[in-house]
Amino acid sequence: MQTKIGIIGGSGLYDIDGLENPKWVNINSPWGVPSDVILTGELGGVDVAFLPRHGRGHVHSPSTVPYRANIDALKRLGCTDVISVSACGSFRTDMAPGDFVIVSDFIDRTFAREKSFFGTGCVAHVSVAHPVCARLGDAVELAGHAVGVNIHRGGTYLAMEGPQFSSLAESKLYREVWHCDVIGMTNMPEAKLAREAELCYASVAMITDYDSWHPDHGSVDISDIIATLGANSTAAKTMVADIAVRLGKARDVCPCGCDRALDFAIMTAPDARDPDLLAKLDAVAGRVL
Ligand SMILES: CSC[C@H]1O[C@H](OP(=O)(O)O)[C@H](O)[C@@H]1O
Ligand SMILES: Nc1ncnc2[nH]cnc12
Repeated sequence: MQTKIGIIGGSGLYDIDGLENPKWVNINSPWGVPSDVILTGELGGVDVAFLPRHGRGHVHSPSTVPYRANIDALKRLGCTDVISVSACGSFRTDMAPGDFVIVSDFIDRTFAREKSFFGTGCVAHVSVAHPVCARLGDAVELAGHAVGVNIHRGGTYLAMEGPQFSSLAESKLYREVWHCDVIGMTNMPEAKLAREAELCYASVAMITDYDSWHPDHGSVDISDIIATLGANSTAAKTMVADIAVRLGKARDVCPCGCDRALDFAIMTAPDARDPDLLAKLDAVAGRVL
């Protein structure tokens, strides 16, 4: 099996550099229209597919990003792995703006999004006890060190609905009571959907601010966020290229089991399954259907 890395670029990351044989491709998904056309090519000889999460020009809000169409489109293109790059706020003094965090867990507080490919006519329950792939995380960590960014391994990401930033009381709740490390608006349900699609998923969160809890930093200011994103986008792009080279062309089965998440997940009896839903699940769950 060959590696193909899906890269989902968040706020401030709408393209990637140094792609060999670049081609923008339109993918038709039964789950809707993806955020944008997808830029395919190779980085260091490894196949990659880049999708700007909000679309070029930042068209989609965190609530309207077509998460299912995006993950389905990457799976349909043959991706085996997904690296998500996101902006986030920090709840920790030792995780400062400009630092990168390899997310290890999530608290999902989003509520206005479609969160599963499955449902009436084909019910499935995958485990997200460990929602990110440790093997991919290892590659991201090494790449971060190679590129020279200040990168932290592990952190709990609070996924909020947005689009407004948190109130002070919310920020303090997430930090002081729930002990979250970073906050953003997009990694859920993206990570859950990647797991359902049996894609290895890692999230690199670029810290842009201290949310609203920090007494010395006031509330979140979008112009500061944009400035920090601008200063870090080159490092993020270089890191992505380094990750591709580290993962390499040849791919084994994932030791974490991400690529077999559906082995025992589907509950609906074969003769009770809805053929229309099964048809839509061809890419995501074709391996087990
Ligand atoms: C630009 S600040 C708020 C915005 O940025 C993050 O997006 P992404 O995760 O795609 O980088 C955050 O989640 C919000 O959507
Ligand atoms: N403080 C914050 N809250 C939610 N999403 C963010 N993205 C960047 N900073 C953020």
